[in-house]
Amino acid sequence: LRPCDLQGLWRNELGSNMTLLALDMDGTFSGSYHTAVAATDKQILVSPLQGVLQPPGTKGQQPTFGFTVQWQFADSTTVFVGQCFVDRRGKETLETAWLLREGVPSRRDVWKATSVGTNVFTRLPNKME
Ligand SMILES: O=C1C=CC(=NNc2ccccc2C(=O)O)C=C1
Repeated sequence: LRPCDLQGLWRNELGSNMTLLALDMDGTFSGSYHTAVAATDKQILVSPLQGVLQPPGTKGQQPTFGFTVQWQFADSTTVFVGQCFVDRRGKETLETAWLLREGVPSRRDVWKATSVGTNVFTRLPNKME
């Protein structure tokens, strides 16, 4: 199975950048997310994320992962689930689906609290290389 290393700098099709740090022994990881799109009058801050990656499976496929972004500029949270894929040229992509939960003032507004979508992340060459 071609290895897919989550660690490093990734960008999604919105232009948001995400840095994933080294995995801990138990598959947990952390990182930071710099959004390119969140509509907010406040200056965009980098937001922390925490995630978990499954251990290698027995079916010769890439393991699944999930992570949560704690947006620092809004009362909202995004959770991503996904899997990494490596093409025959070795190009890695993170195919993800996400749920964005925005805080609402009352249960009457919960119907509009959750958005869903997909994002594909591709690796940005890191400066060290
Ligand atoms: O309060 C908010 C409002 C919009 C946001 N959009 N960013 C996203 C939401 C889902 C998936 C990716 C992103 C992104 O910024 O890349 C984030 C926080």
